[in-house]
Amino acid sequence: SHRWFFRPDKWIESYPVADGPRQSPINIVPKETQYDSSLKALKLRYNPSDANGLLNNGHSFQVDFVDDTDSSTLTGGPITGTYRLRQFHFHWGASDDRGSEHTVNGINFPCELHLVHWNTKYPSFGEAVDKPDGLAVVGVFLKIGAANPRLQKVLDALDVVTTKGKQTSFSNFDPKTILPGSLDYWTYEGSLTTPPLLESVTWIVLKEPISVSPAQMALFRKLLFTKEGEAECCMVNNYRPPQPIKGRQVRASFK
Ligand SMILES: CC#CCNS(=O)(=O)c1cc(S(N)(=O)=O)ccc1C(=O)O
Ligand SMILES: [Zn+2]
Repeated sequence: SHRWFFRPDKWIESYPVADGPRQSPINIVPKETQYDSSLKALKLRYNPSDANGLLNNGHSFQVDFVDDTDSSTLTGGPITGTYRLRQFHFHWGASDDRGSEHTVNGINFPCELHLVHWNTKYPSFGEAVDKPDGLAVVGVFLKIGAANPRLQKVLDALDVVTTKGKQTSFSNFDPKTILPGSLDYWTYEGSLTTPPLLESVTWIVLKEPISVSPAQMALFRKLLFTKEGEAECCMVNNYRPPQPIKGRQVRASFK
C-alpha cells in the first residue's frame, strides 16, 4: 500500500544526512519559541504570469514557476537578500487527523503547503539547493473547515495529473491568494523534508492556518504515487514526521 511508496524510515540508508543536526520538519512548541523583535515582516511579491505548469512528481504535486527573473520573490522575514519562488507543493494524510509535516504542540494538521524559494546570491536553484542559506520555504497549515475557494483552481487541475509523471498547463495564478490573513511566522534553520534532505532551508512556518474542507481533502487523496498502468497506490501520507530539534532555537516574529 502507500506505506511502500513513502518510507521516511528507509531514507537514512541512502541519505545519511537524515539524522543530521538540522533536519526538518520539527514539532513547534510555541511556549519554547523566542520572540525576536529584529525579525522583519515577510515580503512576498508574486507575479501570477510566472505560474508554469502543474506536475505529479510521484511524491506530491507541484506548481512550478518561471524563476529566471526576480518577478516572484520573497524578501524580508528572517532572510537577507532576495529569494525567488521556484515551486509550491503540499503534504497530506490518508485521513484528516494527520498529513502535515510540522506539528504545533504535537498537533498534526491534515495538510501543509510549502512555497519553495532559492537565494539569488547563487546563479541557479541547482547551485542554491545544497548551500546552508540556499533555500527558504514558507509553510502554511491547512485545517478542516469551510471549503476554501482560493484552493479550487489548483484542486480542479488534479484530475488530469492522477498518475506519476503527468503534468498539465497551469498559469495565471498568484500563490499569495492562498495565504492566510496574518503573515506572523515561526522560523528556524532546517532541511528539505524529502530526499536528498539537504540542510539548506530557512523554514518560515506561518502561525495562522488556512481552511480546507473534507471534500477538498478528498481531491488530494485521488492522486496516485504510481504511474499509469501500474497497480494503483493512493498518494496519501506523503509527510515526514517531526525530527529531533538538536538544540535549535525557533524564533517567533510575533509576541
Ligand atoms: C535536488 C533537489 C531538491 C529539492 N527540490 S525542492 O526544493 O523543489 C523540494 C522541496 C521539498 S520540501 N518539503 O523540503 O519543501 C519537497 C520536495 C521537493 C522536490 O524536489 O520535489
Ligand atoms: Zn514540502
